Amino acid sequence: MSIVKKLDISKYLVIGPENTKGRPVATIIKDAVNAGFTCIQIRSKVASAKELIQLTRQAAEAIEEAGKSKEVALLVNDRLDIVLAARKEGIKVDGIHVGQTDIPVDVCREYLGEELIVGLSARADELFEYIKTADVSQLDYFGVGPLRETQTKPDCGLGKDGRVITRSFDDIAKISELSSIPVVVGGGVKLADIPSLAQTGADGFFVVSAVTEADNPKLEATKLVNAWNDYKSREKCSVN
Ligand SMILES: Cc1ncc(COP(=O)(O)OP(=O)(O)O)c(N)n1
Ligand SMILES: Cc1nc(C(=O)O)sc1CCOP(=O)(O)O
Ligand SMILES: [Mg+2]
Repeated sequence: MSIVKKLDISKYLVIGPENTKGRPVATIIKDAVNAGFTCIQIRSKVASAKELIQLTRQAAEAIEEAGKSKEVALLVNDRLDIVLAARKEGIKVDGIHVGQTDIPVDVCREYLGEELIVGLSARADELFEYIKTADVSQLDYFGVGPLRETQTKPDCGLGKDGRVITRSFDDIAKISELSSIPVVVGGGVKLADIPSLAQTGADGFFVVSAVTEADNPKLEATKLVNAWNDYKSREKCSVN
């Protein structure tokens, strides 16, 4: 089965060398995947193309070493050229995440085909209307945020007036209900937010600093995974 058919964005790590306090990106990815993270995105605004390909290779190897290549998707942020170059080199990369001002979704789909993953950040302004009316035919999921302002991406959620629009848990619940494709929520997400986020009906959470800046990334990743899974298994029990 292709990875897109069993895409799991419930516990999603976004990571680049600028986030790790000098520690190897691949080691933190391996820790996160062993802890139960289900999706990894390589995101760097400073790495060269060569460095990004190398990071993608190391990430794919880390996922392979954890024995999770068939279930944990590896995506690259922004850079269709890197996805294509990496795949040409035989690296197992599964798709791309783009934003509203990045390379268009239809171009990504044209080059990546039906079997790879294309994720898109939802618009910051008029979000509810956007989620209701956007063409999602070429998309696998929406990234939505931020829950809070964050130093990791100070320009996230900018509205037309230049101010950051944050999302309440109620907003996220509404978005999750309106969206016809899965929704993953991030931006300032910390361990204490996971139970409330899990209750919104969102399909998952994404984090950078909660894991990449932790003194012990594996321990923090495990706590985040357990918090999400605990809520979801209790929810399942109460339904049955
Ligand atoms: C899962 C996920 N959601 C949102 C984003 C943000 O993407 P974008 O708006 O393109 O901003 P940059 O990450 O490129 O700065 C994301 N990367 N991942
Ligand atoms: C990559 C990204 N996108 C966001 C959005 O709101 O679209 S927030 C963000 C960074 C999230 O980092 P942290 O977990 O350290 O707050
Ligand atoms: Mg982008």
